[in-house]
Amino acid sequence: MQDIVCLEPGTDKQPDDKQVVKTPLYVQVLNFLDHQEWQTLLDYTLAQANQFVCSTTFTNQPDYRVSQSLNAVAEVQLLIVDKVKSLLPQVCQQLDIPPFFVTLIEAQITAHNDGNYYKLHSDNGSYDTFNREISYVYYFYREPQAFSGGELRFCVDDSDQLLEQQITPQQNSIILFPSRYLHEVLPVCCPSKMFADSRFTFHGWIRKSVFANPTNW
Ligand SMILES: O=C(O)CCC(=O)C(=O)O
Ligand SMILES: [Fe+2]
Repeated sequence: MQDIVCLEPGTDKQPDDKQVVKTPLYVQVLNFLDHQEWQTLLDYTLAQANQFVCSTTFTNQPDYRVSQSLNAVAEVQLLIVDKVKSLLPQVCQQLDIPPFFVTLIEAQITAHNDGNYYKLHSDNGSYDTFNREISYVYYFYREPQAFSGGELRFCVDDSDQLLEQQITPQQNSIILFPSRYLHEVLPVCCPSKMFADSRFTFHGWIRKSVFANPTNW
């Protein structure tokens, strides 16, 4: 039987009001977008409500992932992806990931509404996803917050112990973590069931080249 260790994050105040939270499992940046960028992303997401489709998984296991996703996010992609790129050196250093050549940064927007969840999975466990190295999840939602639950829960096997940690989705924050780590989204409670009240994420995966190992940041 493995020990379960619940990790307490430490924090680092930055000169601006960004705060970087450090744990062995993930990097979290609070106040990630400025207000105008956050508003642009929220407005875009709400305007695209009719374009969201049922989320899928590569294994197509029924009921494993219940939420709605938008795959065409090009119009707002730069808001997040450029900032994610600039975080990579720090993230790799903190998470002990050797620098790598980035081939692709995937992105999608997902809405978790009432009863939605994503069971325990890693983000690189199939032959189509094996070169995903780092996952990122940016959290945003309409104010006042009209959902509860939906914590991101890690359960990571670290040789002789299980590391467990739960993260509350926090307005305008981003989490980055190794794609191989097992994690899940706990069920969301959203009494109004309105799309606009969903737990929204702009999230994706940073893929590494399997042919070369230089850094291109
Ligand atoms: O929404 C989250 O907190 C995580 C989402 C996730 O794990 C995924 O889409 O692979
Ligand atoms: Fe995931």
